[in-house]
Amino acid sequence: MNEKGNLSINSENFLPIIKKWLYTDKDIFVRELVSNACDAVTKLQKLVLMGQAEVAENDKFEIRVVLNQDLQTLQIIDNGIGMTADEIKKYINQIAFSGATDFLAKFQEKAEQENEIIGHFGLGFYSAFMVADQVEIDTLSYQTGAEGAKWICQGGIDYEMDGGTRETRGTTITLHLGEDGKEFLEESTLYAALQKYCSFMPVPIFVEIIKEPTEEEKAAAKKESNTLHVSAEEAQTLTKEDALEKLEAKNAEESQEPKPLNDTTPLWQKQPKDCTDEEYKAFYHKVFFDMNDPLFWIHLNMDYPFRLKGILFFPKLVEHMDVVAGEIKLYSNQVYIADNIKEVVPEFLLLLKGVLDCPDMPLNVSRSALQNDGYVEKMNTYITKKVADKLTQLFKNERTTYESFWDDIGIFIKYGCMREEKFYDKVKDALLLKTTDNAYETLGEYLEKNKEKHENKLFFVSDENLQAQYIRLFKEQGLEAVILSTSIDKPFVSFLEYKNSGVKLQRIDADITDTLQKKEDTEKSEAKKQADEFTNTRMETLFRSLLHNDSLKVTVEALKAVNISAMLLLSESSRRMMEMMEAYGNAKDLKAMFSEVKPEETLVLNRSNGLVKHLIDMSEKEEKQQDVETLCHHIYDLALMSHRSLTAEEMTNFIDRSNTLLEKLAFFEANK
Ligand SMILES: Nc1ncnc2c1ncn2[C@@H]1O[C@H](COP(=O)(O)OP(=O)(O)OP(=O)(O)O)[C@@H](O)[C@H]1O
Repeated sequence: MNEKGNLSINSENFLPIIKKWLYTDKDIFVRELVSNACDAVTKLQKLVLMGQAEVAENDKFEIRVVLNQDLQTLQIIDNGIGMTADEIKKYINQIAFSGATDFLAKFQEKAEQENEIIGHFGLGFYSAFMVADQVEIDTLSYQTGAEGAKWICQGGIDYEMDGGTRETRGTTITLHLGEDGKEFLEESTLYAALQKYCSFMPVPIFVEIIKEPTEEEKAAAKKESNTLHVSAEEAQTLTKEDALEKLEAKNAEESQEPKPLNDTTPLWQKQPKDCTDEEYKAFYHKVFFDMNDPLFWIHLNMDYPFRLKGILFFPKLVEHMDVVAGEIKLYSNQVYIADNIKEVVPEFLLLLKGVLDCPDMPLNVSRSALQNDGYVEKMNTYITKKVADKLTQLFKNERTTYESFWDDIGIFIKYGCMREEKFYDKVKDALLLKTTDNAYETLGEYLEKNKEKHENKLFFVSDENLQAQYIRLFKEQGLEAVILSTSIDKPFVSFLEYKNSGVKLQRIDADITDTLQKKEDTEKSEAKKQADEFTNTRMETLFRSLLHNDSLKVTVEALKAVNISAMLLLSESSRRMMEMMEAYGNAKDLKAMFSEVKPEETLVLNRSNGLVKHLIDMSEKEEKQQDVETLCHHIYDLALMSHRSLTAEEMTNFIDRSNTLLEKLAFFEANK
């Protein structure tokens, strides 16, 4: 050994902090060491391009990751630039410590802040000590006449340096996995980490697992190499010669050159014009494990004023799923950094799936600082514009296709509009509303089409099943409403109103418009008016006392639809108030403040309906009181069902009553 040293400058706090720092993401050492190996190769490739280094013509650049389960070592071997002994001293011994000091200062400052973006303090190499008790560097620089160098360090404290053993250019990092790194002796754990961080690194990575096979494994392997698997059908016609030929072909295929673990030229690095739809789809399936095809995608490709490449996919929604879980993977020069970093990617984009490669991203700063970073801001603006451009372009040029996507992309666009003013401004004219006639219209188109019937008013349905009766009524009268039934639509309704002053949005059951009433009703005589007034009051008194609900309003109207007995109307303002209270369900003060607020309900009895006509007549007869009561409860429940599901008690009563009424009917029919 020609040199010994001690790395203890900060060792009392240096290593424990690295361990704590990396604790949640222990596998990050894989990223750090393999990306160092990649850097070593790309640096050499650059030197070769500049004519400052030479490599043999058939030299293949590669990285090997060798796990020796018997020796409990993990090696990362590259044939890149290598290091001289002086470079080890400079980059590993010294730089690390200036990096470490810097890191310690920053770490202590933010000791309480979890989830800092880690790495990039010039400390990546030392993450090896997260999992290894001893780390060795065995390296030979590319420079002609260079001498090999070896560095061995125990526990991140004492190091020794000596001549290296490598005969070819490059670096071998050997980790002697300790107690903390035992899990990486498992092939599957190692593969998972490699796949997570290295799937798109720019240098081919080959993995080798070394383990002395047991006698049984040896026997099984031998047997397998002599075995040909064929179908029963095939076996009947297979000759001995054919079988031998097939076996040879099978063994030759198995001993073929191994395939790298990674894709060194991921799709996002290519020019959009050179990528086919099939390639985009295949990339999407592979990276996001989604069997469905994406609806469409946006290939981002920017070199100036900043570099940003990536692909954003609009996924198909999983049926009946209201909440969309997106996945945006962030890379820096093809090295995976993290998923869904909301400080970096505009938040609403997190509903999409995609990859973003930002080589200039300042990842050495904390997440909170990233939010105010000019680079991030510019990047956000660029991405937002690209997404909005794609949407408006689809809307203008391929309206039918765009409409067919709407059910899937609508949630994303609405959310984006509410989160990002700039996005709303760009896409507002391409915002679609699905109507009860299954058409897709913009707000402008809807208002224009319906301006004769109800000017500046938009009717919407929040639950197609519950409000089926109102929808039918609307349709019968040639009216249309739009469907705003997902959870995002509640705030979206208010948002639309806020953005389009003068336009009122009203739930379909909030009011019955003039168009739903019979014409003659609006032109009735004075005497008739008085009689109606009287019936109204009588009915209101009756229902209020039976239902024990003093605030219930009851009116008797002649609706055009004869088959509807009654409808419950819930005023738009009081319903919104109730929804707001629900949304703030946990805020006790608010609840107390509004506890007195009762929903303003109006029961509209349809005078054109036979049942209601009979009820009104019967209510004047003393002896029919019992039946009148039953009918009132029943009519009210029928109307209530279009608003909400009945409670268990209400449902039991409803069923009992239905049975009684049907029994009466059967009795009546039987004795006719
Ligand atoms: N496999 C390698 N081949 C050649 N040089 C290497 C290799 N691994 C590390 N080095 C040298 O050691 C230096 C320190 O590596 P380290 O991973 O600690 O920091 P870094 O790569 O500079 O920054 P980061 O923290 O972002 O990884 C590197 O900059 C490089 O010069």
